[in-house]
Amino acid sequence: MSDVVLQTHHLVRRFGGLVATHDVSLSVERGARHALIGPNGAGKTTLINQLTGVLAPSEGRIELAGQDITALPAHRRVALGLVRTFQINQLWPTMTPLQSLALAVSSRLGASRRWWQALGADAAVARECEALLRQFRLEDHAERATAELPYGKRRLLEIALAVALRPQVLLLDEPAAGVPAGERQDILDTIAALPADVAVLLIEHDMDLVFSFARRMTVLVNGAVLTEGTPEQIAADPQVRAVYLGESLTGTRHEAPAPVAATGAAHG
Ligand SMILES: Nc1ncnc2c1ncn2[C@@H]1O[C@H](COP(=O)(O)OP(=O)(O)OP(=O)(O)O)[C@@H](O)[C@H]1O
Repeated sequence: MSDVVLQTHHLVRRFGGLVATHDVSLSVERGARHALIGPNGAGKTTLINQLTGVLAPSEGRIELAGQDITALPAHRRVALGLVRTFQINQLWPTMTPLQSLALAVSSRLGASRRWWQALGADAAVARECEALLRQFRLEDHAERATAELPYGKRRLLEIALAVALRPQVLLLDEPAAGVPAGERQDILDTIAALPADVAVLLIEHDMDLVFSFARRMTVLVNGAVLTEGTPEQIAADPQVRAVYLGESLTGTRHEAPAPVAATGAAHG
């Protein structure tokens, strides 16, 4: 059986005359720690939106564990195990982390209609929630309203909710962005301890985090794959260094060169 769990084939996405994704063929292996990097406007978000089903590709195909998911709606992809971390604005502000996790675990188990009763009644759900709260360092905040949690804890809850869905592939979108220095270590530690069998695709500007986490990296520039390799290969690649304006690959945001213009009839 192939070790590739997520694959794109010649993916193209146009916005009018702009090619935001340009013939991207990407393979993510089972259990991967794979980072997707690139300067601002490189097309990372557009690519992730196509993977999750928020945006339809203009051309190309996406496969999850060998199944063509290109035309599947977002919720079907989640059910098949392709899960993006929740965004803070998707968290229920008045619910506690325990309640949110119970809902996620119960819905995965197909008990969403009785989720609250299930939390008290179903020992397996309760045990799993406790484990997730521990894993994501949320035990001391389990019963507080999410809106009252420190920012870093809300970001941890985003990841915990995604992990509660038992993904095959977890898309981690800038997990440390905006997190104050004092709360950052929690994020780094929990990301480092994610389940080994889950493939993680990390989109991140923070190069210290990228290089401490990734075993494989893909560099996007102007919507296209510039290069792919191990962190050592990427760090030593003169093309990558040129894209990052010759600076050391550590955390600096850079402006992208002008995007590629579409050659064919524009649609988007
Ligand atoms: N809905 C849209 N309509 C038109 N153009 C878009 C749309 N979404 C993205 N773009 C353009 O596509 C290109 C890629 O943008 P995208 O947000 O995917 O890049 P990114 O790598 O995620 O950037 P950043 O790191 O700054 O978030 C940019 O030129 C952007 O302006």
